Amino acid sequence: MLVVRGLTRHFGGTLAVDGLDLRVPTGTFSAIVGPNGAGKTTALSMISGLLRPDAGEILVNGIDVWQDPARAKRKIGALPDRLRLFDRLTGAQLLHYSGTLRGLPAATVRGRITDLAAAMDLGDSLGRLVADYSVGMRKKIALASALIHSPRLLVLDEPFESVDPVSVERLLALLRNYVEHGGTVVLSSHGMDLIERVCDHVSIIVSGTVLAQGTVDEVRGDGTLAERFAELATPTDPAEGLEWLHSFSD
Ligand SMILES: Nc1ncnc2c1ncn2[C@@H]1O[C@H](COP(=O)(O)OP(=O)(O)OP(=O)(O)O)[C@@H](O)[C@H]1O
Repeated sequence: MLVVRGLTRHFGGTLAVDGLDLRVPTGTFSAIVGPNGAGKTTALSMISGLLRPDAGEILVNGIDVWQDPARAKRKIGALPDRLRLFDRLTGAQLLHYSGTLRGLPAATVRGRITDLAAAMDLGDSLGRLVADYSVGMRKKIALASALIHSPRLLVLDEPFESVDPVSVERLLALLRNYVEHGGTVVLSSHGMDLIERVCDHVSIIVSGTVLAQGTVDEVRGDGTLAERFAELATPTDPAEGLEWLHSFSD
């Protein structure tokens, strides 16, 4: 469903993504993990067609995202990291806008808004302005916007951040069901336990490149995913050089 080859992006002198290669098979649940600043958001933004790469190729279901963006984007539902939503709209208006922008008939959109609001437990808030939503509610309405056109590939940047645990389980059940019916999910998350529980594949990214990739079992080996991550991502003792912190200078 997703093939990424040699993906590269600089910001001035910072090399954020450095020749990244990924393969995500259809009908799988994949995670990208990595330390803060590893390049996950930058990579996912390029994959969703939101940020132009300096070099590299991204194919979604065989369509090049940057050569044929309109066709590729029909297949993609994206939840970007920094949620810039049209927040002077109500939740219902935002979902209506997302659905009609994707070319769905108004009657279809109305039905899907009701279904998605029930799934996300947002039913009572649909008439309120998105600007007044809590952080977790904004995540949920953005995820509903990403789902409304029933895309083949979901690209979700930290979808569970700030979402309450009961809602996380509901969203996971929804996404698992989507994958079981042929959908494909690529997400970034810092929740190692959650990834071990639900994902088929995982890629560990450090400094913009993939250091480990495969099924969750292949990547974690004999330990846990958190241990493997720490092994690849944390080079120094965090307490080193901070002895002054114990001097209590008052
Ligand atoms: N718009 C930008 N302008 C300048 N530098 C940027 C920009 N976006 C990202 N970067 C830099 O690119 C690198 C990768 O950032 P990115 O946001 O992709 O990391 P991340 O893996 O998503 O991190 P986190 O886990 O903290 O969300 C960082 O060094 C970051 O400072």
